[in-house]
Amino acid sequence: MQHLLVMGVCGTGKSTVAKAVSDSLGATFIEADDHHSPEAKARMTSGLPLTDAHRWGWLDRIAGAADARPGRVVIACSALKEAYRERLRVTLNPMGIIHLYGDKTLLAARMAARRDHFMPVSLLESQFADLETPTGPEVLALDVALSRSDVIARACDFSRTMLDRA
Ligand SMILES: Nc1ncnc2c1ncn2[C@@H]1O[C@H](COP(=O)(O)OP(=O)(O)O)[C@@H](O)[C@H]1O
Ligand SMILES: O=C(O)[C@H](O)[C@@H](O)[C@H](O)[C@H](O)COP(=O)(O)O
Repeated sequence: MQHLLVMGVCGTGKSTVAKAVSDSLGATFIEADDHHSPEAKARMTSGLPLTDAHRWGWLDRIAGAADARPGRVVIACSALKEAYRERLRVTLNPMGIIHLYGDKTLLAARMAARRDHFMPVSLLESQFADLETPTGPEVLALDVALSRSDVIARACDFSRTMLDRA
């Protein structure tokens, strides 16, 4: 397996964890936020959630970017619905999944403390509404109430196991 997705609603630590895992494993890090159109970012900044129609092209750009890189790739992407993960799997198959989850109040506090980010805390509600929890042997669910170092250590252990698989 060469591809790992770190997913979850906003503020769960996807970027933080995916970057740390990719550094630790010598993998390429892909940040889904870098693949949004300026219009999509402006929409979110104004407090409006994305719809499926906004997300298909975005997911295809992310999958294309990951597929273009040789070797191991770790992707930080919300990928909230099963259909979005299926869309990534059209290109990236097999794909391990780390699902970061947490309490809404905790995540709101972490988002509020984040500086210079386009995603407003108000979009947390629609993120939770869209979330479809992933299941299956390729999924690790991690509660982000754990310390940053614990979350990263568990994510790294799982990633090593998954990426060592054929
Ligand atoms: N386990 C953790 N404990 C405490 N703070 C964390 C943890 N993981 C991430 N953070 C912080 O929470 C905020 C949100 O993390 P971020 O990686 O931007 O999330 P996402 O990419 O899912 O929106 C950041 O300020 C980050 O430094
Ligand atoms: O860092 C964050 O706050 C999130 O990653 C955030 O940027 C968002 O989740 C998506 O990029 C938007 O797309 P979705 O509405 O599909 O989550």
